[in-house]
Amino acid sequence: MKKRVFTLPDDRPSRLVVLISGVGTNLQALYAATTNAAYGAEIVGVVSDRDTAEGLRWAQSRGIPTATVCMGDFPDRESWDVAFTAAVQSWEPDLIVSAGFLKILGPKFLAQWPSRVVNTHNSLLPSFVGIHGPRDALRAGVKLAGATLFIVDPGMDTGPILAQVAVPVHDDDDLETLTQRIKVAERAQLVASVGRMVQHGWWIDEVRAGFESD
Ligand SMILES: Nc1nc2c(c(=O)[nH]1)N[C@@H](CN(C=O)c1ccc(C(=O)N[C@@H](CCC(=O)O)C(=O)O)cc1)CN2
Ligand SMILES: NCC(=O)N[C@@H]1O[C@H](COP(=O)([O-])[O-])[C@@H](O)[C@H]1O
Repeated sequence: MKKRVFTLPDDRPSRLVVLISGVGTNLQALYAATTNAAYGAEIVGVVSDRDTAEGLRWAQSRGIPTATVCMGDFPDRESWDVAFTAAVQSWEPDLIVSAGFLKILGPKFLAQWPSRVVNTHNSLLPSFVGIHGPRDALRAGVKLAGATLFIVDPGMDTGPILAQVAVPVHDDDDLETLTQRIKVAERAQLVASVGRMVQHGWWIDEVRAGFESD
């Protein structure tokens, strides 16, 4: 695949939709960044796969529109994919940020926004895919853990990597201390990276991705 470059309109704030399943601290960090007009983006919607996601309540308290599309309300994954895509499309996003979203995004969704869906994951990929990144890092005894921002593809945590940040694993870490150290670094990386995507653009080739420079 030839290198492809993506840029967003610079005559208006870019429209971000954020996908969550839980607390939403990444969402909160992104929102804080968007309150500065120079960041160049606004969060136009937050979507979850479960109505128990605490981040939904937080978004509503800030006046951000929210939607929930539960997989269990649909007969199969394919029809959920169609409904989930329609819910996100209703906000006409320029870029979609999956941040602690715990469902595999389907082919319909990814075809609607090719190379415009990013996911933040709490491990240094390709190590420790799935939903237990910090736990699996501790079990493996690694000395460095971290977070990865990547362009979502049909696989699980296999898309081209945009950015990575490493944190040390301390000898006395438990799951909570390591998880929180990763999350602090992860939030900073997410905010900086989405800012670069919005302001300068990004590129993707066969296996790699990166930011356009200013
Ligand atoms: N097509 C893709 N979708 C998503 C990716 C991705 O790389 N490609 N990353 C994620 C998030 N993710 C970890 O980063 C992840 C999400 C979901 C699962 C998973 O096994 N989900 C189960 C349900 C689990 C649950 O509901 O608690 C499922 O989908 O049946 C693993 C990893 C965002 N989506
Ligand atoms: N593989 C999915 C996964 O484990 N994602 C992780 O869930 C956390 C969500 O935190 P938040 O809800 O506070 O933003 C984040 O650390 C994210 O990497």
